[in-house]
Amino acid sequence: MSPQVPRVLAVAGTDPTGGAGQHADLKSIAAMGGYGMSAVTAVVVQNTLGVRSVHVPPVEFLAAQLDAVAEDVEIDAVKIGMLGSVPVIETVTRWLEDRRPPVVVLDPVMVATSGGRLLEREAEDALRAMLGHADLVTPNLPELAVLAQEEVASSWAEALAQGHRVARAHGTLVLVKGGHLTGDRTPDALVGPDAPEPLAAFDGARVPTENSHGTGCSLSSALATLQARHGDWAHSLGIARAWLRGALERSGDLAVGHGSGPVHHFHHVQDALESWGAAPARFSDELWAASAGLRREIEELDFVRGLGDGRLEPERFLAYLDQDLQYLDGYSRALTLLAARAPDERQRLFFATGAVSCTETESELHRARLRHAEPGAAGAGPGEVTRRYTSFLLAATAAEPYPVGLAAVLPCFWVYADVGRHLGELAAAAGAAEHPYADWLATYADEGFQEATRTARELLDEAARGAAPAVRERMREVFLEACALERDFFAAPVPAVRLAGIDGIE
Ligand SMILES: Nc1ncnc2c1ncn2[C@@H]1O[C@H](COP(=O)(O)OP(=O)(O)O)[C@@H](O)[C@H]1O
Ligand SMILES: Cc1ncc(COP(=O)(O)OP(=O)(O)O)c(N)n1
Repeated sequence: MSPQVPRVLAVAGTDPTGGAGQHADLKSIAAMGGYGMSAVTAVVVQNTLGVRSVHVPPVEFLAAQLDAVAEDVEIDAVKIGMLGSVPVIETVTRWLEDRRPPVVVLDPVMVATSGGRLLEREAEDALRAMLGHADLVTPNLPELAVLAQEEVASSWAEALAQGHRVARAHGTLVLVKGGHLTGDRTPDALVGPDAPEPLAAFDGARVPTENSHGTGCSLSSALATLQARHGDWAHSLGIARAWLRGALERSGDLAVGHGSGPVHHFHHVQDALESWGAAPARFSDELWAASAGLRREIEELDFVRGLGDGRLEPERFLAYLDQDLQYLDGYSRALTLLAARAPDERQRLFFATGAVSCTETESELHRARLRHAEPGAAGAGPGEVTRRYTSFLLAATAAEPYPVGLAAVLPCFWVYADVGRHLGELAAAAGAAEHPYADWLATYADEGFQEATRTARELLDEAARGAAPAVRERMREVFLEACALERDFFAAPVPAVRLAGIDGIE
């Protein structure tokens, strides 16, 4: 019978910053509903920036750890990660021969993505010889090439064929992973020894993040846990991928390290914690969570991707700026209306200052790019979405209760700050030095803008605390409508503008 809470042993190296190795394994096992245990193969001095040094304790000590666990606990699955050297590989192999648990997943760790070697080169033969002891091997593409003793696959089709050769040579299942492919997809497939066609294949859009430290460790230990529970590799992989995607998407919630940060293993527990009162629920957090789908749609727009990686055509960028300049004119009026209706001096000053900054600082930035004095000077008046968005803002700030007006203007701060953070990541990945929009993107990362966003959120939470339920409901509707308008604004077709003479356009 499948255990309710699988007991899973991670045999792996350490990462004192907790993102990879057995620390990632233990978190992933727990996140998948298992009970995690660990035996240390190597003590690694590393952080999110790279590996500094490796200490391998005497192998007798490792054997004693493995025996201590096996003599006391029924092990449902083992995940094997960093082994490092031939004596360690031999020790773990002997243990598997004596006490093999029902599920064995081997992640053939060789080199950290940050560059440090985690397997001695002379241990590669021994690692290959061990593959037959595993039910599933989970190499990344460079590791797969070493196992196959071939060049690194440069396409997904080549990777699948290589995975099949390794599976056939060692009589094991291979998980071929697309994380190291270039491109915006991350396919994964299970390939067996019997046929070249994958037994199961998954595909998905690459999550645009630098925080991928420990993804391989996390996926393999999640798979070991799920397989012990379900006994079906394809089903287990489907669950593990969905969870890992969330962990990559929410990695930005963690503020760990200055390099490639860890994934958020317990992103799915955050909501439960809040419902137990572990964190005071903020109304703005509720609104933010409700807008997740719209924000994802924004991140996937061609315009946003092109702006981030710098491939957006200058004509489209300038036409967008021209519309944004006209939008800022309306937005500034909406902030002025809110300032006039604000219940106290602090709020009045905040919105009045925001209105001035919109008209002076931000609009000026746009004008400098457009080299035009007036909104609409590029030849097109406000487009359909610009008109709809500004009318919506003016109606909400002039005619609805003050907290509702606040909810209408907040997405322009918050969604912009968030898209700006996302664009900054895309720009960094694309090489910010030659990025044509780097200076413009930097304005969104500006600490003054982030600070204004935090204040606007606080004011909204304050207003929500004193608001009647019907007003809070209206705040929610209006916030989501404004987020949808943000999306439509980024997605709006380029109006037929007269761009000749604008900076950068012949
Ligand atoms: N940016 C990303 N977006 C979505 N999935 C990713 C991303 N990076 C890695 N993955 C997934 O994480 C898992 C581990 O990937 P990979 O990077 O190939 O392994 P490793 O961490 O061992 O180098 C795979 O399922 C891969 O598809
Ligand atoms: C101790 C230890 N084991 C494995 C790794 C490599 O982790 P992995 O999940 O393959 O991902 P990257 O961090 O290399 O992207 C490690 N760093 N430390």
